[in-house]
Amino acid sequence: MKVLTNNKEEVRRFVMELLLIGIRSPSTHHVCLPRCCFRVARSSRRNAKGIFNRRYSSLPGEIKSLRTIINPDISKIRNIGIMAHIDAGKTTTTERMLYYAGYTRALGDVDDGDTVTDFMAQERERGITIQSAAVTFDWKTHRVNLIDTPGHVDFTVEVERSLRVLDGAVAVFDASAGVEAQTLTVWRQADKHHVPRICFLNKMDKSRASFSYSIESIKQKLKVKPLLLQLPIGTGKSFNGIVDLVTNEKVLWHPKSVDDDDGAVFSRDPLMPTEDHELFKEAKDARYNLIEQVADLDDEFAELVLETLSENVDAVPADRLNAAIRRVTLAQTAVPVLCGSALKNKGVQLLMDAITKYLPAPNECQHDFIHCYGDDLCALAFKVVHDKQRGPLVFVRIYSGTMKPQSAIYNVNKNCTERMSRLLLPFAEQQIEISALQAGNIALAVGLKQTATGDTIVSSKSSAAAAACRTGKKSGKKYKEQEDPMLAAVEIPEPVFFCTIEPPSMAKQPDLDHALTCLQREDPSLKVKIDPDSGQTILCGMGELHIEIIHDRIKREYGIEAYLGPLQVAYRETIMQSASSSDTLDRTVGGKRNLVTAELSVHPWLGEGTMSTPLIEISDLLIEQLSKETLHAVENGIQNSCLQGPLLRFPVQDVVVVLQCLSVHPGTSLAMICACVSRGVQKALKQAQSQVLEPVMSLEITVEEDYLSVVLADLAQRRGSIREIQNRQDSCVALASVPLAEMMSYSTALRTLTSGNATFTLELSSYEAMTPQDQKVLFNNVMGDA
Ligand SMILES: Nc1nc2c(ncn2[C@@H]2O[C@H](COP(=O)(O)OP(=O)(O)OP(=O)(O)O)[C@@H](O)[C@H]2O)c(=O)[nH]1
Repeated sequence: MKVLTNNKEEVRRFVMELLLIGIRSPSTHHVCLPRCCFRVARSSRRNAKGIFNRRYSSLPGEIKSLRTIINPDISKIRNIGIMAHIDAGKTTTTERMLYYAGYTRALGDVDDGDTVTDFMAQERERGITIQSAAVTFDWKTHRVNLIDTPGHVDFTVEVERSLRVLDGAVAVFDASAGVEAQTLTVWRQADKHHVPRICFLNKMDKSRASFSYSIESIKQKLKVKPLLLQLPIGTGKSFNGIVDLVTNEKVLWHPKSVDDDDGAVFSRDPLMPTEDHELFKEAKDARYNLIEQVADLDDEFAELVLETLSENVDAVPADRLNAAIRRVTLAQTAVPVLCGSALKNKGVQLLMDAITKYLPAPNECQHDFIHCYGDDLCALAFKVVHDKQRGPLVFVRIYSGTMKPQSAIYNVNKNCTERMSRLLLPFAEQQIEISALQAGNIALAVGLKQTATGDTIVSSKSSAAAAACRTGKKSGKKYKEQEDPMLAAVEIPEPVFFCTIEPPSMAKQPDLDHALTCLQREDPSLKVKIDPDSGQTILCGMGELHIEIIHDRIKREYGIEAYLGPLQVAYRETIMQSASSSDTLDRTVGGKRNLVTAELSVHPWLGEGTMSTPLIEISDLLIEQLSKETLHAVENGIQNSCLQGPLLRFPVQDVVVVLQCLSVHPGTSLAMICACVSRGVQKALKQAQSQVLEPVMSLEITVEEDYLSVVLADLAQRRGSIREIQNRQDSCVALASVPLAEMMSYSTALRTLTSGNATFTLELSSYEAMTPQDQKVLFNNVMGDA
């Protein structure tokens, strides 16, 4: 982008035009407040204030966002995510960051439904994050690309795919609760992607907030070494500042007036022993501990302390300590911990400083395959959203090279070339058009019709081939065996719920199919299948809320009043013993004889973990005798036969299929081979003592002590087993395992039982064998419905 004027008015007009190109027209559909999800109070706290009345400083009157369109030096970029348990305060913290960075002129409030990042109508109404939103802002010479991720367990795939493209993350905690269930899940996801983290203990203003309790729970539950960089000043309502242990300064927030306390004004003064002796002593000890801890983890810093400063540890310069904390954070041997209150506007500026100081720049992270592309373009599509006017918008993380609009790109996964019309910089629901963007950035590509979440985008097919060659050379493989030069995509967990979905009339079926295709491209955790017997469309999702939101989106965004059948649990089947079978298919079609005989056996999988698709074993001798196409048809036949088990037609898991013999008459079609093998496997499965497996959930309920016994009694009725009961500040936390089938509409039940004094999270733990009695009940139910 070129800005060829110094005239401020012209620049303003120009920015206005750019923003107008990018502004997505908000949905104008009006709907009743939907059923509540797991939280009770939030939506009722919503006030009548309009949700589209936010003021963006990038609109006329400000030129701040112009800075965001200039390509910064890669060392100044921070691609970070903000992640936590539901309700910890991620969106509120993000709002404050945008405000202090000068990108919004009013402080958005989740409870008023007017935050920048929660821009979907459902997010604003329910006060929860559903989609991760990317925002870009500059902070003290750094460019921050920040992704606000959802906390609700039904949307963990959103977190997963965001983490895939991030270089660092901020984990936000509710300081009155410490580490909660979903924090553990997202923490493990971040571990998997080796993402360096900073912890932010939010909600320090709450009366139950406890700095020490939260630190202890980070140590115990996350099994990491917290580096305390700050101490809170005051507790609960009187929390008004922080001791910065790195600089040894007292940071205090001063309200401008009683009505205007945006937290923008704060003082920083050296901590003096004369002012507050207790605090001074506490901070001195804490700083000493910090220095000792960092020295233990970083040799360079240890040398400095031992050789030059051992006599006077207090004199350790802040910049040297900061540099060592950065190294430790990047090495992931410890995690810096900061605190504050996003809602009360305290501590967020220091968190922003910490993001730029301690989290890595893109060029400090190791990403697979990047070296093979050199200076050529290599990017990963990590999210797709459908815009009515502009079609699919693809969020990409650029790993190498430069991305330009009006250019062709090659999609390695789809093996196709596509044309990108425009390139945008995302700012929540707004975007700014840009002429080029370099490695390290996150951008939004317009015009890509084939690209889906998880696809690798490069400049051309020849560039991908050259990268494949380099990958092959590096790993010493022969050309034919080279790995695809693709970035690892996101792992999608299997859905646990399903239901039928029907259009209001047959004429609307194509529209519904289109809506489902678009939604699936956006959300890979949504699966759509056709029931082979009834021909009905089946929607499979990660939870009740997930399916409810999809249903709602079909109505609002695509204008289709689709009907959902009752929500059903996605059971599985497995086998308890081995069995063999032989099948012959002899059919003449169009004068051509198709004759095939398959001999095979099925066995229970006894290895570790779950095998959701069958493990196929074929002897080397047989592989040599069969053509590649025949082997492919065999594989398809085996996979197809395991899609519906012999008991209740649920998918079969943990099965090994051994093909012993396959004789094929010349001229037999591949479809006949596939059908014969499939029939053979089904025959064998029928004899192998099948068993239904049901999803068992890990349940965490936080409840006031007075209601604990009633909650536990109810869980017993639901076939639940209590694993542990913990005390957390003034409440209890019950950890239990409960079959998913017993948890339908649990939020309503729990609300009634506890008068709204409990919250819970639910996560898939495992698939477990049902008892014969439970299996019989299920059998009767399913057969009764059929
Ligand atoms: N007392 C207090 N409340 C806060 C603070 N930060 C956020 N909240 C409140 O906590 C609730 C949840 O805040 P959000 O910012 O939506 O939390 P979130 O983590 O983004 O929530 P999800 O995205 O839905 O998981 C809202 O009612 C906020 O007003 C804080 O510092 N102190």
